[in-house]
Amino acid sequence: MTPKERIFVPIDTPDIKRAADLARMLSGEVGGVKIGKELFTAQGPDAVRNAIGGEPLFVDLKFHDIPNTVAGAIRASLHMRPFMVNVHASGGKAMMQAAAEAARESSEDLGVPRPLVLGVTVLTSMDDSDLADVGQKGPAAEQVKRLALLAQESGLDGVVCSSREIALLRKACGPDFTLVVPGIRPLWASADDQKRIMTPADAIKEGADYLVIGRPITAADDPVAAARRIVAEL
Ligand SMILES: O=C(O)c1cc(=O)[nH]c(=O)n1[C@@H]1O[C@H](COP(=O)(O)O)[C@@H](O)[C@H]1O
Repeated sequence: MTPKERIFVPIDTPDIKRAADLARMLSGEVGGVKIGKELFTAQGPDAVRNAIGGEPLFVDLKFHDIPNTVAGAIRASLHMRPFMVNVHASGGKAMMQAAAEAARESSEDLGVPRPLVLGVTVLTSMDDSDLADVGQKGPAAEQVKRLALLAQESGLDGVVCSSREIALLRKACGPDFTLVVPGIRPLWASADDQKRIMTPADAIKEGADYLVIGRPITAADDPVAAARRIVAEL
């Protein structure tokens, strides 16, 4: 993979024109784009796919529900032709198995490539004290490892984790388990609301497969220049 191909940029806006502009601007500069709850809820699947065009798409809707509902949602998401989709790993084994199976079966039925199905472990905006508040056993790295192993056992292709756990998960889950890492900040960018962060180059050195890099690119005066600067750093 080239450095460029490793970067997915989240298009976190409710505005379809802004989304289309960003996707067009960044086309060929990065590996793909990620659409999440904000744009999806505001505009729906057809508008999203039309705006994003042919870019590799990470459909980040972090499903978390009973297995039957999650399987249905995964099936429905395939109409957007995603390269990656995700569910919350804390939804448990039966839910993740249902998600993996739905992706496999439905992509065959539709004759489209099967997306990678990822489990979200512990959000990068949470630290040990946030975990304690919701009654989850920390430290965060241990909880991430527990959920990643469960995701792997359930047939998922990989997980979304923070940069702090990349080395730990590479060791625990092996070289073929896909690690997608948000909370990435070049030294010249602000941390914003992210707590467990690392630079792009360090995250790749640790063993990340894909980096999700948002505001350092999308909030820059010149998003293309910011993306190129990161690619050069990689
Ligand atoms: O699943 C994700 O993509 C995700 C998981 C996570 O633990 N933390 C996290 O920040 N994200 C997403 O990654 C993106 C990070 O954006 P920036 O903080 O602007 O780089 C946002 O779209 C988040 O929704």
